[in-house]
Amino acid sequence: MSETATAADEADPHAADLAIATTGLTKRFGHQIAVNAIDLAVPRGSVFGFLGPNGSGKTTTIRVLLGLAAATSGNARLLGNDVPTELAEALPRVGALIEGPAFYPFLSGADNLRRLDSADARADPATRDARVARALDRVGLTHAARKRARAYSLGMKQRLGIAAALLTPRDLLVLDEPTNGLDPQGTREVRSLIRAVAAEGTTVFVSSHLLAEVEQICTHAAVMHVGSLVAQGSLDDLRGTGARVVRVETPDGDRTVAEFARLGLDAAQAGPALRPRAGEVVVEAPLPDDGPAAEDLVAALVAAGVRVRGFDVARPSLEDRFVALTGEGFDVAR
Ligand SMILES: Nc1ncnc2c1ncn2[C@@H]1O[C@H](COP(=O)(O)OP(=O)(O)OP(=O)(O)O)[C@@H](O)[C@H]1O
Repeated sequence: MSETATAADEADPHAADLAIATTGLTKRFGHQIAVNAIDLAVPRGSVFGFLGPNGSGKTTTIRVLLGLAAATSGNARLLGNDVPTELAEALPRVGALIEGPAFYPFLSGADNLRRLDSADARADPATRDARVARALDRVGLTHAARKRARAYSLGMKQRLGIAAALLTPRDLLVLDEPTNGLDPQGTREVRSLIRAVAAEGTTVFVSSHLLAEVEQICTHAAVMHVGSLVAQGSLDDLRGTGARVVRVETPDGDRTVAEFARLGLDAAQAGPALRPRAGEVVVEAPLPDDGPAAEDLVAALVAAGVRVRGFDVARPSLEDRFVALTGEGFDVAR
């Protein structure tokens, strides 16, 4: 790793803490803006979810970061190195899996990795077999090392792709939709592999259109919406910015609203309950962090003669937040 402080590091004291940093990064295809002036800040050591629906610009951003496409304007740094002028310095420390790995179908998994390793001028041929064996072991494919790649399941191919990306130690692993098309078992395998790689200190930048996936494996996230970055930060920060909401299911809607008003809460009926019983409604009110405690609210409602059938205090879920930001639903498949 280069320890030399660059001009940009001096200008921004946090730059050295970032595995990926972009400012105003823009990519146009003709008149279409695929990536619109995004400022990404991916902390070193994070598992960073790059979240957005299909077509929101994730793959294009990744292609620019890896030097596979040229930015129209803006700046990007990968592991502290300018993209594209210093990319050659960063790339040996970056493993990437984008748009599905391509393997020779008639070669075994191990032979595919050997070929890729031999294409790396820095890789010592004398230790090649050991590297390949370790990479296969890491992704749980030792048992299938001699099997032809064409006989691998999609999940095994994806893991072989990650093994290829991890043939040499990496500071950053970039994965574009790594669980796309996988069955639940393959999905679990790839996700636990990502956690294991991150636990060893590698920063992982993973794009996904699945909010649940990002919630399960990521420490940080950025949300893309038609080419723009609409939010980023730690998952706790992204969750925490929404105010708490108290929610009551009751047949006594008007009385609940009145009691909440007496307690200083701005309540409103929010439609019928999910599984309504006769006349039951949901009443919701924003609950400030210094507002009444949940147990006091319940006690006050009961004392006022409200029949409380359901009661809940929660912050809006990440999904609620992201739908509010992007105006779109996310695929919530697990
Ligand atoms: N080579 C290209 N030429 C023209 N338009 C492109 C090209 N590559 C991407 N686009 C357009 O740029 C926009 C962003 O695409 P991109 O593939 O980056 O999105 P994405 O978020 O990765 O979605 P997906 O998950 O579907 O790949 C889309 O509207 C796409 O059609």
